[in-house]
Amino acid sequence: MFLKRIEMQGFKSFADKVVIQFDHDVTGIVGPNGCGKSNITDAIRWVLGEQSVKSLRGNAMTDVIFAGSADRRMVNMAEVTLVFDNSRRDLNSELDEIEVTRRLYRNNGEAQYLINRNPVRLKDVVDLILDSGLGKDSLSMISQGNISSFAEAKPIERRAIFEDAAGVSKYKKRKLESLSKLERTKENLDRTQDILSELERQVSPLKRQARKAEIYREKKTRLQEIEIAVLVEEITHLNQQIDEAVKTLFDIENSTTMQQTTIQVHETANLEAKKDSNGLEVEINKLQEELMRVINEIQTLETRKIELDEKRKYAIEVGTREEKAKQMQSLLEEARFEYEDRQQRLDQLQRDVALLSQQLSQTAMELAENSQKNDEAAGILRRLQNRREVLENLARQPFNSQAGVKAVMDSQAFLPGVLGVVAKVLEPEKGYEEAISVALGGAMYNIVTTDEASARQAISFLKKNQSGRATFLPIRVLKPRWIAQDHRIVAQNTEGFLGVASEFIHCDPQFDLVSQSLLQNVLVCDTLEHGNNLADLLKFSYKIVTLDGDVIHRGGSMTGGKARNSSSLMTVQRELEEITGTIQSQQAKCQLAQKALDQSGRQRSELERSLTEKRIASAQLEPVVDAKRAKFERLKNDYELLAPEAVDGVQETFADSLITSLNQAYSRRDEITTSLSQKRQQKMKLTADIERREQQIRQIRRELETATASSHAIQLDKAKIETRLENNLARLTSEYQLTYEYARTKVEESHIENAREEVLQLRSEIEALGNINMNAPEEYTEVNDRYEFMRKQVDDLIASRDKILSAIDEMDEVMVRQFKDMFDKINEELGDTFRALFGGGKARLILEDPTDLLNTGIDIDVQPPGKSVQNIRLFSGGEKSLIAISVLFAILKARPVPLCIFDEVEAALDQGNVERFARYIKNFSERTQFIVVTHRPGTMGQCDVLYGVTMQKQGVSQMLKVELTDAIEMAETKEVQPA
Ligand SMILES: Nc1ncnc2c1ncn2[C@@H]1O[C@H](COP(=O)(O)OP(=O)(O)OP(=O)(O)O)[C@@H](O)[C@H]1O
Repeated sequence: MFLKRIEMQGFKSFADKVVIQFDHDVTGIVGPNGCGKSNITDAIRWVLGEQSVKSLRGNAMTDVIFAGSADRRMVNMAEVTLVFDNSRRDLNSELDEIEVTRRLYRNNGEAQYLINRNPVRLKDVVDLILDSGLGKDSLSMISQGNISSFAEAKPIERRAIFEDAAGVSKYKKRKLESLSKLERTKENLDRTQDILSELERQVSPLKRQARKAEIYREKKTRLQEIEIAVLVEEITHLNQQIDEAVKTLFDIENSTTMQQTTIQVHETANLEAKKDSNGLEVEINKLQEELMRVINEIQTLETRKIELDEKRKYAIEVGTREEKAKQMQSLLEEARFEYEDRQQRLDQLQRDVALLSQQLSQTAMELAENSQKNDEAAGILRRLQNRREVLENLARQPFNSQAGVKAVMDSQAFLPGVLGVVAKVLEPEKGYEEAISVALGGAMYNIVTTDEASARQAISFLKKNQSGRATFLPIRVLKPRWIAQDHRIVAQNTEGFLGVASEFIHCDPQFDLVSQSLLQNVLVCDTLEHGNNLADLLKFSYKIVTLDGDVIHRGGSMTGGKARNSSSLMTVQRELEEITGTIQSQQAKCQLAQKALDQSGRQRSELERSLTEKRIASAQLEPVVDAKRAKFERLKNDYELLAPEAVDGVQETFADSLITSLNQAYSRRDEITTSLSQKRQQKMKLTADIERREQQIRQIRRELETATASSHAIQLDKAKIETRLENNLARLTSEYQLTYEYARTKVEESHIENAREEVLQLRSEIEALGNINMNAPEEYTEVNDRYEFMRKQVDDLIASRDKILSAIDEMDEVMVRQFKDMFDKINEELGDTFRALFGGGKARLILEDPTDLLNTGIDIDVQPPGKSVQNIRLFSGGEKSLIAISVLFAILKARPVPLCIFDEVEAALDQGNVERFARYIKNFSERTQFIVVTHRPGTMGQCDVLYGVTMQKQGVSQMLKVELTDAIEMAETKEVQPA
């Protein structure tokens, strides 16, 4: 037997455990109405996976659990087990015996399925019976309701039973699954495609933006690289320009100063010259007046002399020898007088020349001496000025000797928390500069910061730029130091103690701690000796410094002495003040020396002039002396010839002083003329000098104006260059954290050549890029990854959709083929079964739409014997049942099933037809096991065994084997007795 056994407990009316054993081909189940017969078929369907509450005739699934009766309590669980013989492999399993169990609990609604007592899923049970002919739409379970509805059903509603017979249910199920999978796939595909197209809309603009951002980054990076080079090159160039401007300005200033001095000198000289010229003018006027007077005097004297000479001539010509001799003598005396007079004057002039020459050489010596003194004074002044320049440089750029300190302080603006250098934030009192300098020692160059973080930042800046080292004093961690109170008292009572170093400091209150930590334990003394004394008293516990800058260290070692021109940051200001004073006094000395030099210069010129004057006069006089001597000699000869005896002995006397006066007048005239001509020459020279100088002054003034204008222009340029330099330096530091010095070492010369052009090019390219979304590359990658992922998903979904579609097509093909085969087979069988049941006539199945085998409905065309073809609905109830039964048997013939359960299918048939029906069953029982619920004795008569269902206890069904007679009775009465 295919179905070997049913075990029921708690299922519907079967409250107690009931086991029905099936040992025969045709088992009849009989019993009065409502005893629970149909509950058995319900139980079988329930185990086989029935999910329709309605077809189980309930409202909820738990309605299948025994609900209790008047004298029985309801139960919590329904359990039914079917035991199959699967040796013919009707079920989809390789096992020979299969036990299928279904349980349901009322309290929690839990359902359990078991195959061979192993828990399984509902699906496993469904798969087990798939296409075995036991499906819910198969012939295996037919009720009276099915039979009557089959005939009346719409063609399409009949389709299910044929499909089941054709074994396409599994394909249909799979197709349904595939279709729902397809539906899900399509939904997924639609959704994914929506997302994909949304992403697609985002991807391409993002791709463009990302590319733009990448180009921007590349260009920006390149720009930065070359911008550093360009900045460095520009800074170098600007520095050079500034140096050149400074040099040019210096040159202009120097030459301006020189030119102004020249103007002053010229103006002073002109003033002097004008004064001299005026003096000469007065002298010339006087001399001219005197000359006129002398000339008048000469004229008067000459007139008188002519008169005298006439008288003498007359006396010589007509006079006696004595008279002649007397006149001759007078002439001789005159000539001698003139000769001697000129000789004396010549002698005098020659003496003057000798004297002046001597004076001149003296003055020349003085001049050389003064010139040397002047040079020396100027040399000292120059040295002082050089020193002042050094000091000024030191004051202007105090950290040039400390590269690290300089680098940090130059970039102070970009290093937050860097407050200053100790030497700059602590200001020593006047006179204590040396002492504080040595007291601080190296700490003078320490850099004060607010805290350690600022110091760290500055140190990393130095490292990055390899700009040197520096020591930092974070104020936050500084601690004040002290002199012990008793030591202070000792010090205060010691000669030469001036105080504690920190007392001689002025500073902003924020730096008090710097002073207290560095200087509050250093003592200051006036001299080294006093310092030694104090150190002794204090047992060498403190550093002691002197005003001179000597140090007694803790422990007693001493440092002192003085280097030439060595200045510390603290003393530089004082030295500057001192040197400025010294320079002023040296300048006064220089002026004095210059004055002396000028004086001796003027003196020399004066002497030279006088000497020349005397030499000229002497040269002019020499021929006069010769002429006078010759005249005297000639007259003397003439006189000797006339009165040789009287020559020597003649003692001549002057009748009047005419000749003397005349000589004197001529001499005076000559003097005046010489002097006049000299003075005129002098005056002319002075005038020419003045004119020349004034011309020079005008020229210099014009040059000065040009120089001032160009100096202003250069200064303006310089200011602009300095601003650009500052901007470039600031950009280098703030943008790239680089010092110029370090950046310069990193830049290669060769890069700079086209860099400037490239910078302009890059800038304009960057400008042209417009707005940049800097997050675009990341956004693009993210969106693109999603896009690619989604595209793959879409591809996968399309592939799986196509696969499902082709699987559906294949299934459709199989279903069409199998359906058509089965349909034809059943149609073939139907003629026989119809004729057998109706005793003649014809019946035929008709496809409603043969072109659509997958969906077509099935009509039945019947012609019972002696009747014309009619619409099936027009037949009687019994005829309809018989038609349905003949189709049913045709199907069974075409496609035998292992088990068939008929629940009062023959109820509407008349006695004769019931018997035909029953015989037919019997005919089939070799291939099919029948369980027939029936009230009809005709059917009962054909059953191999009969079970009666009773409800002896109210509401609880029981089973018992009965004989045919009892069965018939049971069908007609209410109670049956056990066989
Ligand atoms: N859950 C349940 N608990 C108890 N009894 C139930 C339950 N469900 C159904 N019944 C009972 O089962 C009986 C119906 O059984 P069934 O329909 O099998 O009768 P039948 O023998 O087929 O009758 P008929 O010959 O009229 O078709 C009813 O008396 C009903 O009260």
